[in-house]
Amino acid sequence: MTTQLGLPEGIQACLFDLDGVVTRTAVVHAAAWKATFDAFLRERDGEDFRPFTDSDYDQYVDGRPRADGVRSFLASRSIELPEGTSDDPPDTRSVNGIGNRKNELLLEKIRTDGVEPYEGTLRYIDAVRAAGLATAIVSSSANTRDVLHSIDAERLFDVRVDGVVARERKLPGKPHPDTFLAAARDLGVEPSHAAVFEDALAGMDAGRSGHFGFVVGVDRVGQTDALYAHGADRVVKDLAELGGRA
Ligand SMILES: O=P(O)(O)OC[C@H]1O[C@@H](O)[C@H](O)[C@@H](O)[C@@H]1O
Repeated sequence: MTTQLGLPEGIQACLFDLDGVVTRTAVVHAAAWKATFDAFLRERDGEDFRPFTDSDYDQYVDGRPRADGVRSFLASRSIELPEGTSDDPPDTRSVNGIGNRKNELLLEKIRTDGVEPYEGTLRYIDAVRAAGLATAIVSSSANTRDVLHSIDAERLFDVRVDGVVARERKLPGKPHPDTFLAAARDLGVEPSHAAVFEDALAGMDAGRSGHFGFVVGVDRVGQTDALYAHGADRVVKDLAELGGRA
């Protein structure tokens, strides 16, 4: 049985990823990562370096906390760097240095171009709230508050579990389910009564291993099959496809 929101009966809460689900910022992250890793690899290996690809981004970086993304991509190329510290300057050859460089590029781009929401998602969230369901934003990004603030969308979520909260509460990030589970707990809803909305493969893995009631894969870049393979119950290109007119 499916409700007007396109969800199974009994779902009481909706847990939304941010980048690529609520805002058009997934591509901004991906571009900042590519520029950062390509510069690092070029400096290390010379002009015939093997560039960072879209598939590297999807497999190793998308959806994960910043430092985990750096570690996981470097490991895929058998590169190990010291951790460094969170205040490493952006040109430091360390996990934190690379993460800081990427964050500088990301913020520069966001400052110049601004943040655009997906209107289909905003309308869907309005419908979800009008139907009396609870909402949470669950993102690995430590920039979540600023990004939401820039589109005046903080008020749409009852609970926020982002990169900053995860660090404070020592929650392992996606692909582990802990951040989604914490959001459901904060809302007082069992995971089996919560739906997850994600565009990243790491987010699908989190949805599956957390045994959530429903997992919606949001395909913005043509990876429908991979989203299903990683545990989506349904894949849509835009949340408007689920229905839910407010
Ligand atoms: O670097 P931030 O803003 O803390 O974001 C961490 C991660 O957040 C995720 O939402 C993005 O998919 C990743 O690309 C990003 O690396």
